[in-house]
Amino acid sequence: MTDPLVTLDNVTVRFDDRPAVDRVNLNVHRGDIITIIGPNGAGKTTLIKALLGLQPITGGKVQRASGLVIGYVPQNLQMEATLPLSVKRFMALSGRSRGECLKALARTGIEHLVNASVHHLSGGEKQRLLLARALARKPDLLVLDEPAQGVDINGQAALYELIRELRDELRCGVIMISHDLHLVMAATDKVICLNQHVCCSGFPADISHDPAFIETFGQSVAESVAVYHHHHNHRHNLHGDVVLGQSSPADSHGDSCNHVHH
Ligand SMILES: Nc1ncnc2c1ncn2[C@@H]1O[C@H](COP(=O)(O)OP(=O)(O)OP(=O)(O)O)[C@@H](O)[C@H]1O
Repeated sequence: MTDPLVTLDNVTVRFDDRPAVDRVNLNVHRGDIITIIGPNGAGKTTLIKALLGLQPITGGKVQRASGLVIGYVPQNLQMEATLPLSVKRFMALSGRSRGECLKALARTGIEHLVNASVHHLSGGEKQRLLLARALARKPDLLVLDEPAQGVDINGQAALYELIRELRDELRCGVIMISHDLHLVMAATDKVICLNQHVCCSGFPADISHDPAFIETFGQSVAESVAVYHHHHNHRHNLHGDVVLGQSSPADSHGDSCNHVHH
């Protein structure tokens, strides 16, 4: 296996002597899609920020591969509401060429909004804009903090599918935070359940049976996500519609079923 893009070794972050992140070990390799789940306040964003170098750590070590290019999609787009800003201008602020910016907007399905004001975008369009800005950097590692926030349920499935496709196209690693447990279980390679420390981690098909997962999320949640494992026999387009196509090897956990997303 190649060297990891990022290694967290026993990473701890304390606020006022209270650990928000407690001795976490983690490797992200090219090709990985790793999702961090956990209750509110579990330290997920703090961990991601520590990985990015935006949050000083109080213990352990973060190692990033030399020359690593990271594309970061933050939780939401925060900007001064009174400042006029078009999508085109927002993308130009990334420092990439106009062609690269337009290509990234096209890849996330919002090139038609190039002249729109960022203040008028819907929740889902904002998430796609943030993803386009991250993509324009041609990252080795994509880091996403709740990428499907404000996106409707069909749009969520499409967004996760898009992330998988981008992983394949860019041959990058992906690490993200998500609260959408059903989608995480269906669309992720590895899940890490965080509650300050790593409660449990592994393949989606296995993790829902882990006593630590059941303790964190409750029996009924564990049962509802456990029945969701399946082989994909189809893909989704950007609008969330089902299109027939080849399944990906990473979808091959758990029981097989032909299903329709609701
Ligand atoms: N800069 C800070 N100073 C003090 N406490 C902080 C700071 N940032 C985060 N915290 C605390 O650390 C804990 C973890 O916060 P964090 O945002 O990482 O959780 P999270 O798992 O991402 O939560 P959510 O799912 O609600 O987004 C919380 O108790 C939060 O109040």
